[in-house]
Amino acid sequence: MRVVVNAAMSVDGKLSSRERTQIEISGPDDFDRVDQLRADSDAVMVGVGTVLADDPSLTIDSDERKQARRDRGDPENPARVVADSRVRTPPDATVLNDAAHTYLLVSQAAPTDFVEQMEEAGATVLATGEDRVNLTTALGKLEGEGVEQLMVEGGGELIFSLFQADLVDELSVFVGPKVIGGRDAPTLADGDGFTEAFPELELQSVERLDAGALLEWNVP
Ligand SMILES: NC(=O)C1=CN([C@@H]2O[C@H](COP(=O)(O)OP(=O)(O)OC[C@H]3O[C@@H](n4cnc5c(N)ncnc54)[C@H](O)[C@@H]3O)[C@@H](O)[C@H]2O)C=CC1
Ligand SMILES: Nc1nc(O)c(N)c(N[C@@H]2O[C@H](COP(=O)(O)O)[C@@H](O)[C@H]2O)n1
Repeated sequence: MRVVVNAAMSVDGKLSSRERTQIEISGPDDFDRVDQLRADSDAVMVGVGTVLADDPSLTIDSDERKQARRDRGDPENPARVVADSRVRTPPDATVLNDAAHTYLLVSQAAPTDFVEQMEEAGATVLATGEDRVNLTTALGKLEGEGVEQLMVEGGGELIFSLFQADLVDELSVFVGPKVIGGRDAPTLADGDGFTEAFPELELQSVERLDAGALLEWNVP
């Protein structure tokens, strides 16, 4: 499986403000690039923190891209994946609508009634890990479901864990022209952070885009 992380951050590395509401960091050209990346992926993943903060749809905007997927025999939208150890996804979350299939990655500690509620909403629930989703095992299960390219949109907790588990193959970051600041604002990689053995990335490209820059990195 190829794991491609994509995010938009401010000049000072924040994904959002301390209020954790969705902030428009990308411009139209970057949003269009993200739409293409979704269309090129079998599934799009976020952490439940992003579901709770943004209630994203994670679907494709462009009708042409949806048609191109149908033409090649794929569903019009990629599947959606939420890392949600204890099932905090609200039953009325947009990621549970019928625009795409949804996988909920939970841990063994997930309450059974909440799991059943998600299954009733149409989601496929995959349990790994005791208290927290074991991302290596969970992504292996997704691969078994046919996910060859997984796009990850955030947030910072999930992105850190994926780097920690050495699961990231590529990272694209749009750096937008805002300073957000705030010690409690989410950054590209939160979690506990590294103190040694910092992942070293290879810069693949730098491009001016909208009023910012797109940086693409490979993770060897
Ligand atoms: N600018 C951008 O491109 C994006 C910004 N965001 C922003 O990021 C913020 C949300 O990010 P976070 O709070 O960091 O939440 P997150 O979206 O990274 O979700 C973290 C949650 O995922 C669950 N999880 C399950 N297994 C996990 C594991 N093994 N490792 C880590 N998490 C695991 C846990 O419940 C954890 O609390 C929001 O403010 C949102 O607006 C989110 C996506 C993209
Ligand atoms: N690429 C990008 N640029 C920004 O400026 C953003 N604020 C975000 N946010 C993330 O995009 C997702 C929203 O998805 P839908 O449009 O609802 O499908 C969600 O993951 C946001 O956190 N991304």
